[in-house]
Amino acid sequence: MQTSLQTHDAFLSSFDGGARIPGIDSTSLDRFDVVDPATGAAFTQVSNAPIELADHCLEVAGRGLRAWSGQSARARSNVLLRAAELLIERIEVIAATMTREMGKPLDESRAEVRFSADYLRWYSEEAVRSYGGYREAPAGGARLIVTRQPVGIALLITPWNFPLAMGARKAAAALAAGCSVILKPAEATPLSSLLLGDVLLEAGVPPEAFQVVTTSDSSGWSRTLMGDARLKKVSFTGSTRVGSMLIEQSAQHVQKLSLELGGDAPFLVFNDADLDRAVNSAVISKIRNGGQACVAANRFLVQDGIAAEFTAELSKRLNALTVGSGFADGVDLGPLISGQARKQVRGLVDGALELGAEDACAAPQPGGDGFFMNPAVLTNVPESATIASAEIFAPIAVVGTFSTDAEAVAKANNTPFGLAGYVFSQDIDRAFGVAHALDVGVLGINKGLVADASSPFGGIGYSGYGKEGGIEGMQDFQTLKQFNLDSPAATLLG
Ligand SMILES: O=CCCCC(=O)O
Repeated sequence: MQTSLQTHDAFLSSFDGGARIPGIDSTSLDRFDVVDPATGAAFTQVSNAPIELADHCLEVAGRGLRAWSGQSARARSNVLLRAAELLIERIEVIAATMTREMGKPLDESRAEVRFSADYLRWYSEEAVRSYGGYREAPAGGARLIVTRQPVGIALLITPWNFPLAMGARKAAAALAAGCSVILKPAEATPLSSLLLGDVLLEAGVPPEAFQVVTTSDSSGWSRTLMGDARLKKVSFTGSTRVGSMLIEQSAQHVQKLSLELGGDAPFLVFNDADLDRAVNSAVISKIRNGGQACVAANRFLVQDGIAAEFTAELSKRLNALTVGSGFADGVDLGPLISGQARKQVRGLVDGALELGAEDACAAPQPGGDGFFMNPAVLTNVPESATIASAEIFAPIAVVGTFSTDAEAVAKANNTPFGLAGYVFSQDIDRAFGVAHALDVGVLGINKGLVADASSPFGGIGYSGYGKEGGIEGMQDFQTLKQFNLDSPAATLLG
């Protein structure tokens, strides 16, 4: 642990932490603290870009758009592929940075670097397949050509929970489409985005086409940029509350939005499920990223015949996890992102316990300055408890039961959110039938991980709209243009 931390300290001493805005000397800007959630103490500072720079950023991004979209698709593809390679070459430094600013165990950070590189590689492959189409008017008299064009300057607003991957997957799609980008990372985790920016620029993205704005005034920056008609697209991952605000703000200049918002994922386990597989996947889905993921299982719903066994196994597995600094060997679970987050989750758990819920883990909560939290498995949670309808974002499992398939589906769909859902059954007809009936955008069938660079990821309802990943993710950064060519009736074909 000491070695990784010391190496990271040495790296930080030469890292400038400056916003990446061409034409601006970042050393002249004020700075804000970045806090290590494992210690609760600030460990470095980054530029606090003032919103007065918004006009400059848009002017720069306009030039970037012309420079980048003017390159051939093959040239853009090569740059993205090189960026994927560079991410992997720098995996240790980037992973350590992510662990430092966000808290997740080093192995999870490494996995996130690989996951991010997957998106860059995937979109390097898609950049050259931006196909349009050709049609002939059914009534005759017209030949129609449809092409795709970059939507324009795109603002990417990314969350703290996946500090690298959310920026990488948005940026890869936007850049493949030919857009220029202003990336605004979360205040808590700006460093991974700065490293992503360095990788993209070194790979060959023109600096004007990829700016990174680090700021402690997120809402001020998004309001100001969105108040300008030069901005054409916003891609946001974060809360439904902020997503709703962005929808309102986008109305003024009719900006295109992709919103990846909150989740309330049901995790359904049927009597005929493979118990080991269901429990393993439950641990992955709940514990990955410390439970701080929009796709994390938020409500375990287990059929009566298997519920006691599932709960006992899940509690045993969660109690055996090691909680500690993400840099320490053998750690499964790092700290939560902040003291405020931990206080809020503790309030949810205590509220449920006061209303009669039981904690099958019953682990004492850790002390110390870091924002650590032991897992809990809550059963008998009454509907009136706030945790029953909250997005928990912590290693806290809430387990309820159902009797029939219809009841499982009704309970699972009893939420305005619709991002991820999970179904565990060895009966393929049942698993697929139930999965079809769930009102969600992404499904795990007998597995607890759902995102893949090749496929569209995104939700419905309060979980937002727009897709990331797959060809659809790139199309979200494009507009369609139709060319209507006059085609007189007489033809040369006789
Ligand atoms: O918090 C939500 C981001 C999505 C993480 C994933 O791709 O699994």
